[in-house]
Amino acid sequence: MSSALTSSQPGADPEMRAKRLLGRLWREHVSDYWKRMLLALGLMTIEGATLGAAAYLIQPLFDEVLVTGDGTMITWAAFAIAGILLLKAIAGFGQRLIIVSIGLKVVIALQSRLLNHLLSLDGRFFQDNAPGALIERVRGDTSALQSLASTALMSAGRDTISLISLLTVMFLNDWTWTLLALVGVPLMFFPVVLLQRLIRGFTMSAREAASRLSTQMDEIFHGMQSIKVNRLEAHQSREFRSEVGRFLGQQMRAERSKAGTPAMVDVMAALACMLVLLVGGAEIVAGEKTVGQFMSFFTALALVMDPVRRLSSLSASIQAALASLQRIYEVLNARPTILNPATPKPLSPGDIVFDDVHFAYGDAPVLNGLSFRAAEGRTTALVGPSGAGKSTVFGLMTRLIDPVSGRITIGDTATTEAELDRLRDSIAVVGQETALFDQSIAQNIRLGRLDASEAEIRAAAEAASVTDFADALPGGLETTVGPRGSTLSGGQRQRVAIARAMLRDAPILLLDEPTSALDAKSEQLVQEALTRLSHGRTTLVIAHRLSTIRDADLIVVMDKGRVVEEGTHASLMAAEGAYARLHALQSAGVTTAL
Ligand SMILES: Nc1ncnc2c1ncn2[C@@H]1O[C@H](COP(=O)(O)OP(=O)(O)OP(=O)(O)O)[C@@H](O)[C@H]1O
Repeated sequence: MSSALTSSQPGADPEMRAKRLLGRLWREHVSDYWKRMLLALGLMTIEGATLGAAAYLIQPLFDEVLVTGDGTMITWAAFAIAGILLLKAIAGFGQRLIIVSIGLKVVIALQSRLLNHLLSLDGRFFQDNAPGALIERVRGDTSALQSLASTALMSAGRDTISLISLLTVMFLNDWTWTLLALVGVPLMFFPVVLLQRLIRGFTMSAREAASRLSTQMDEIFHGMQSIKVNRLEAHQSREFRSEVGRFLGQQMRAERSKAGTPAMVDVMAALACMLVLLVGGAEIVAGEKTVGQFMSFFTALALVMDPVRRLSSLSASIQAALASLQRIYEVLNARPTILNPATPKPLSPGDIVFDDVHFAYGDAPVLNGLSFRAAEGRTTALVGPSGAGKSTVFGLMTRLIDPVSGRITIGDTATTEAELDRLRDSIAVVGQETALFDQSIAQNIRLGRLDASEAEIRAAAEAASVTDFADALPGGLETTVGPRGSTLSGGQRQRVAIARAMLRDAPILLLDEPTSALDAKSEQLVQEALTRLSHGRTTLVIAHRLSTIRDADLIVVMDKGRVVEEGTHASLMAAEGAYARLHALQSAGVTTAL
């Protein structure tokens, strides 16, 4: 996964990029909330200062109330301390609410931005990057950032103020005790720096393991039927456990490194308490200091450890968030390669011509000088063995991929010269995989043209024989089809896809074996719908079963990425070449390659 996503920005190192992104996010999202941030900062100041105030009040409480036995002051002291703690509670509640809500809004904005960016990327990107892994980047990595926002921002503001106020109380009480208490701080420096490096590395590995885990879950859920039919439950469960084990291992390493810093603070606290007790206790016994001074100092010392612990974990959270930021940056930095031309040419109807088209996936050539002409308003069938490059032709037509060399023209305009939106608007695709969403049948048809009226949807549904089955359903066209259309049969899903293409009403139609997975009855219904749909449109159809394209105006026989034969069914049969051989094999019930 991590190797699939590559950044196209040269030079900058990953940490710099992540920090730059953090700055950009701050400017674009957080800066909108600066008034609320200021309010939160004010509340953090109050919350942080209340701890110092409470510790400060301990000294008069002991020396002037408890030790002197002044009963009238007890009530005042109790109310004062309760009042301070109440103020702390209110300020803490307010600032937490503000920070968490800003964090959530920023994360949602970031998720939307990531999704918008992903939608702008090439089809190739999604072949190289598994859906589960991308979901992990959009959801998991942004959530990691939110935890930075809520813990780190709160900690940075409130705990810094607490630290300052409590250290002030300690210094005011006795600076020598304070220096004794802080003697362990420099000792922590190098271990903490080392831990930061480890945390970043381990968190990055844990995020990558989480991506693989999501990919595996995605594949399991999508392949559930096949897993069950092939009784692969135990195997999948074992595979999942071992992937979870790897994730757990990485996450535990990251968590252990994170837990290291607060533990070091506790060791430092133990050292501080021991030294202060040894020195301070002796001074009280000698009568040089009051019990109130000691208690106030000790309270401040005990209270200061919490903010120190949290602040010391802060850099760990930042390191963890930087790992996620780096991964988010990689997505945002991926650039589409299929772009609009600088000066688009208008697209007019006409023949589709492939002229000496070459295409390769990496170093593997797929099309090797493919040339053919599909006449306007006619049906052209592409046949050939598996891997001949038939589906690649469709990818090139819709510019999901671009040729390495050669030209594909519609009328007088090359596909690469036309505006991308215009090109795709002029093409409707019905493939083997019908992309249905968990919405109603009508909503799924509407995806063909979002502004279509109810009547137009109904007309498309009728023309594609969708109403044949939909009218018998309790909700009619408003019936929900389930995830990926799972409550419909294969033939029904195909008909919904055809209705969508009808509504689209595009002049060019690409049909990729739409009847391949259907039984005879469904095939007949779908075939009739397709005939209605392709009427008058420039249609390219991929078919393995030659019976479905017998009436095509032109049959192009492909092999190894080039045309080996073309003509009508009758002329190709008469030529007794590759097509005739394939036909003979299919008539004999053999469906192997040419
Ligand atoms: N995303 C991809 N990455 C790398 N190679 C690919 C990719 N998609 C297809 N190919 C390769 O390109 C070649 C042509 O594939 P294509 O899908 O166009 O063939 P086809 O004629 O449509 O095959 P079929 O009839 O089996 O659907 C095949 O060798 C295939 O392995």
